[in-house]
Amino acid sequence: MIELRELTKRYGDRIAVDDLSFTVSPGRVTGFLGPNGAGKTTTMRMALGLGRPTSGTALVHGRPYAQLREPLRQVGALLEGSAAHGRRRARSHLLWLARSNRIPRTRVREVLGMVGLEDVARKMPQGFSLGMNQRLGIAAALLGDPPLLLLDEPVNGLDPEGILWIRNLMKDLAAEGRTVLVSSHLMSEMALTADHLVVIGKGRLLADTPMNDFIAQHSRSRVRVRTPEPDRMREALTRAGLRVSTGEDGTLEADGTEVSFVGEVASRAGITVHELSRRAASLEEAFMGLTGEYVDHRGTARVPDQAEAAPPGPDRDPADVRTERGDR
Ligand SMILES: Nc1ncnc2c1ncn2[C@@H]1O[C@H](COP(=O)(O)OP(=O)(O)OP(=O)(O)O)[C@@H](O)[C@H]1O
Repeated sequence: MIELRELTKRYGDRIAVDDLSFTVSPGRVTGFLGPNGAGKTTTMRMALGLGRPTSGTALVHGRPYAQLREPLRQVGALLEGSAAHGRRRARSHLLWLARSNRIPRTRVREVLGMVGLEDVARKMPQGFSLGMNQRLGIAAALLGDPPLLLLDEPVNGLDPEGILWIRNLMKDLAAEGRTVLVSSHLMSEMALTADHLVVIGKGRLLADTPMNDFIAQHSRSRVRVRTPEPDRMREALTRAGLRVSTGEDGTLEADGTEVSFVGEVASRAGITVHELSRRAASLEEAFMGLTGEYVDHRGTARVPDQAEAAPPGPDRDPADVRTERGDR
């Protein structure tokens, strides 16, 4: 278990982590999300005793990381950019780690097999691809068979097979009753892997909730309509107060409503409907809806789903959304 209590980290006058409190529980995969610069890595580093909090505490298994005996047996960690280890061969690197934590040598062969690096065990990580380095980092994290895993962007650099492998690995580890905290920017992947989410923005806690609740709370349901009379349908839906957009295939999408309501509007207007279906909200939409205002660096290219997902706020008129999407 990880417990963060009122954790704060300042760099000069910049607050990287701001009064953050949450608990990561065993038996499930907890996704740790936030826009770039939100403070995820800083938080994970403090949990691992790699950075001193300005105030507050970070406890693993009830105590500060620095007080853990043979920490690799208690916590396995993969931090961004920390997987590669310069001049030692992959196997020697793991043997060295194992020795310092009284882990039997046989475990090194085991974890190299688990991550699929047996063939290159005697090679220098310098020549490894990004994905191989990630696998080596994951091997190191698994070395002590720890009950707690903390993985910062573990799918970074992995190919589709590798992504599937790490997804199943994390799920299996959680199913064994371990605590798994994982950060990722790949929302579709996170949606398939995490049971629970902790979301931060500008160092502050924004959500600490089961995955399904998060998507339901922070996104709006949409209804897709296929009709031979799209202009009349659009007009009827707009008159009913709905925001309507047109998909690339010419279907209409009504925002923030239910199938039954759209069906009634069509029926009252006497419009033929060929398809009426609910479009499930995605984690990505929910994430952008919640964290939009916490983004530090934003590009200027149009992001259609974000425009659709952002709820009309006080400074955001539905008309703006239509204009951005090019529908008038
Ligand atoms: N050593 C440091 N010195 C000064 N500022 C830092 C330092 N480390 C992090 N920061 C700042 O703290 C904030 C949080 O950074 P952090 O790397 O923890 O965010 P993150 O959520 O992991 O971001 P990303 O998703 O981009 O990896 C950022 O504004 C970053 O610039």
